[in-house]
Amino acid sequence: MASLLRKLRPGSSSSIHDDGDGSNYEYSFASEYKGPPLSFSIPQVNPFKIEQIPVASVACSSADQISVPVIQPIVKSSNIQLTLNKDLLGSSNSKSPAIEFAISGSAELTKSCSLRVRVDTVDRIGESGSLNRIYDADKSSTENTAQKLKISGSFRVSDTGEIVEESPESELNPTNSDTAESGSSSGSASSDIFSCREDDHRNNVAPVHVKRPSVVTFLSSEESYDPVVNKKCGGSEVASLPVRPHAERTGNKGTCYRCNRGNRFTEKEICIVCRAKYCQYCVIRTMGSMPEGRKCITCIGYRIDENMRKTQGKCSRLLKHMLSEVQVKQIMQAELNCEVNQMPPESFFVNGDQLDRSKLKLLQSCAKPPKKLKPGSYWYDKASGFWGKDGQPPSQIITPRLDVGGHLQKSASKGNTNVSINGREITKKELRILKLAGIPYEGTPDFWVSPDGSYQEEGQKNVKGRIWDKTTVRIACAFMSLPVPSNSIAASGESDVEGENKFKDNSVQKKLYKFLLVGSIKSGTSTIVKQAKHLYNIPFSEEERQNIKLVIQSNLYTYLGILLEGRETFEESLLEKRGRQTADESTSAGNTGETTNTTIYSIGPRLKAFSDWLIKYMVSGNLEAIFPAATREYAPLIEELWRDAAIQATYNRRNELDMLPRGASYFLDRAVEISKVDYEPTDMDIMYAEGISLSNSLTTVEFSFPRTSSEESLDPEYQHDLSLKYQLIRVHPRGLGENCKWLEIFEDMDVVLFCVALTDYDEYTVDRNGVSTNKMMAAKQLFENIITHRSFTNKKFLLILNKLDLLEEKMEQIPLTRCEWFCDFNPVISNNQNQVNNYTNSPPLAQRAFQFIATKFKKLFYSLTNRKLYVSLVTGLEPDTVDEALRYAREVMFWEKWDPSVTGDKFENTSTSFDEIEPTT
Ligand SMILES: Nc1nc2c(ncn2[C@@H]2O[C@H](COP(=O)(O)OP(=O)(O)OP(=O)(O)O)[C@@H](O)[C@H]2O)c(=O)[nH]1
Ligand SMILES: [Mg+2]
Repeated sequence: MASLLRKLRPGSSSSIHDDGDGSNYEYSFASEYKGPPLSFSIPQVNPFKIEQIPVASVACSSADQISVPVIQPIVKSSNIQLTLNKDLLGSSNSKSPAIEFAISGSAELTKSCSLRVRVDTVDRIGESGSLNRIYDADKSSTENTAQKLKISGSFRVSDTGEIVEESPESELNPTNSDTAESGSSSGSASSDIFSCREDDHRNNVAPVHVKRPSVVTFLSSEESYDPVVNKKCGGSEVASLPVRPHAERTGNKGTCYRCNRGNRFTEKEICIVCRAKYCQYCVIRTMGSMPEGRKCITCIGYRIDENMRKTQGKCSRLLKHMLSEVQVKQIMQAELNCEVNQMPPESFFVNGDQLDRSKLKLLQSCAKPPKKLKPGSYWYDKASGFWGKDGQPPSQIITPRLDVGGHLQKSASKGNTNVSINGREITKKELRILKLAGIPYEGTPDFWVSPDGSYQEEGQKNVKGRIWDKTTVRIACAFMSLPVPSNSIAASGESDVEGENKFKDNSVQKKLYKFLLVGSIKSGTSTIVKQAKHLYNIPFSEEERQNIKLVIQSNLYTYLGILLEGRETFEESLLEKRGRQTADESTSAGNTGETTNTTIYSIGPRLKAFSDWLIKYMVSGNLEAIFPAATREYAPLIEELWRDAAIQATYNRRNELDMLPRGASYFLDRAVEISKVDYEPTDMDIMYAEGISLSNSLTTVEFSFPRTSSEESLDPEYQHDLSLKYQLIRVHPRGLGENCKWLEIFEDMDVVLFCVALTDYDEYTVDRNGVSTNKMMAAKQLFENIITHRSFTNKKFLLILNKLDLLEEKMEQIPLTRCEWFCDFNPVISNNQNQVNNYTNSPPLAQRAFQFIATKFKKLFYSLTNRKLYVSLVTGLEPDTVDEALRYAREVMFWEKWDPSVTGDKFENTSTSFDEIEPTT
């Protein structure tokens, strides 16, 4: 073997070390250096021309295990030059016979850099190996290193033992060849450094040798592993990659892993392999140009820590600040796409079958892939798309009918209910959902469920209905962490077309169009729902009316409590003032300084006792506990209190009482009537009433739009189908949970109506920690969270700007600029109006403000979603405006169908228009 290898080398034989047993040979081929001048000397290398490569004559040998490739004259197929230089390239691992090749393209290496090129393990002669580069730079000197390498190549060992360059073109364009093979980019974030592609099976030369261990291996002295080395043709390279242990910090907690500076508040970027965190000064030094994403240079080629998988492709703010947008994008793409960062398909089992690369890819790239996919064993119901971990209930619904995994086992989810869906025995949780959905499961234990949730009994042709149509069922699923089919699956074209048609033919149900109404706190969403009921003649049930009555009476006590507190304050401050005056007067006049203790805000002892009692309950937050008993018992007292001069004097100063809602006077004016036992709320009372949630935080109203007179004159083609049903679903923002996680339940909504109170611009909310936030800014934040939620991608949004009536009043006193977001509101008169500095012909200030706010939201929406936002101006207490907004939501839903031209205009979609308004944005 020694003599064979010796023949590979031209000239001197001094670089071959034979330790006697013939197992330790080191050969290196290095590129000819063409970079900038070096500041240090390197050993001289004699150029080595291909033609000069000696012909290897004999392949050894009798010993089967140590069969070494016989290197025939290299078939020169490009202008590659091989030079031999052991010293420059470093030595190989002493345990394996190794040969190092370098292939020159162009290389610019500076100080302390060395270039190593490794050739893959070749199992059988005749199969392909591949060439990969490892770029090593001395860590301490990377700072000033001009890293520019251009080197690539792909080799195979032919059946005659030759090492043949596989495809010269790939040398010039490795990124493309990589893409061609794996469907992803080469993983290089910059063109400076890249890996060569893995070779494929194009070479069908029959193997003529028996399998041999690592015929050609290239291992460096310090790095004991090369990802490519262990790769088997057709298999996954990633599975065989070792996992790197977590990096250990040498400094204190929170400090940078390299410079040991900083603390836990210092912004850092994290290596997705070893999880070392680097500060802004060290990140580039340790990670270089990040050809595989955010990895330390020494972690390049290693698989990523599975716990970091969720951050794959999502970099920190630090990197965004340091690099340009394009660079960050490139790095993140490399991180997502490069081969070594992919999950190893061998660690995935679906219905008992181990996945290969193509199946995993299919799974990941389908329209609705499994979320947060990690290596493990899963079951997959291809017919419905249900997906879960082995032995567990379904956790999500993915694209159905993918050719992934084997046959679904009955026991896949370890159900024990004797009821099965598509051949899988369902779990108790799922059975509860069937029960809630009213599906008779007794005696008919086998159901056939389609991706859209329609079901039929196995062996029968009729579709019986849809399991998940009711909102209550969907919500129950959400609380039990069970998945719900989304319309998008059905609409993705992958649905059971046959089943769908059957469903349509059966006409079990017409499509119900769904509007989700959500908004910031007190924005007026309940009022809009109540208004919808009123508008479309959906009566309140007796139970609802009783509930509303209690809410109104309870509210009245709250308002009275606020008045009583106000009374106390006014009384105290008046007495204090009086005391001060008397003191001043007595000092100057020398009298006793006695004052009377009664003011216009003083009440008698009986009322005072009642007042104290009420305030005590109110402060403790237990006011509701005393109802309805309090109403019966205290109605006469309320009457007395209300008529009392002190309370009336306080009421006259109601504008000074911050806690008193604006709508309170509507009820306080009728305090006596409302506090009576036989009080019956009128429609208007219901409309004004606060805090009426018809069922916890979720309210639904189903209705149809009656035809308006203006619609009747329309061409029949443009008239709406009167039989179409709509559902308005109002959800309180608190009902959406942390980070709006329950929004998923509303994935099948047709339009989202987001309500904002125009008057929020100068109001504040205070959270549990005492932090106060401007309500408009809070609304903006909620809006951003909702429009960017993954379940609402491509959803149509209608912004409802509510409480115009109050805005008009408020703007006369408080400028819109009070809110930081609107600091640039500067209502100027447009040029085409009279130059007179008044608003005679111009729209009122509130309407300008509306246009301004609408534009702000539209721009925000466009910047986050690249889509347009529709806007409607509403006064919740005026039915017509609510009707107009809901009809507009219907238009929005059918918009593109009727008038595709409107889609081009990104900011000009508002149901309410004012002549000659020029938003000053
Ligand atoms: N003046 C006036 N008041 C309105 C308007 N819309 C709603 N309100 C009042 O604003 C208050 C809050 O309205 P709600 O409909 O309860 O608001 P919400 O969005 O349900 O608020 P939550 O309490 O968070 O559920 C009520 O007193 C309503 O009467 C409006 O357009 N003009
Ligand atoms: Mg409400």
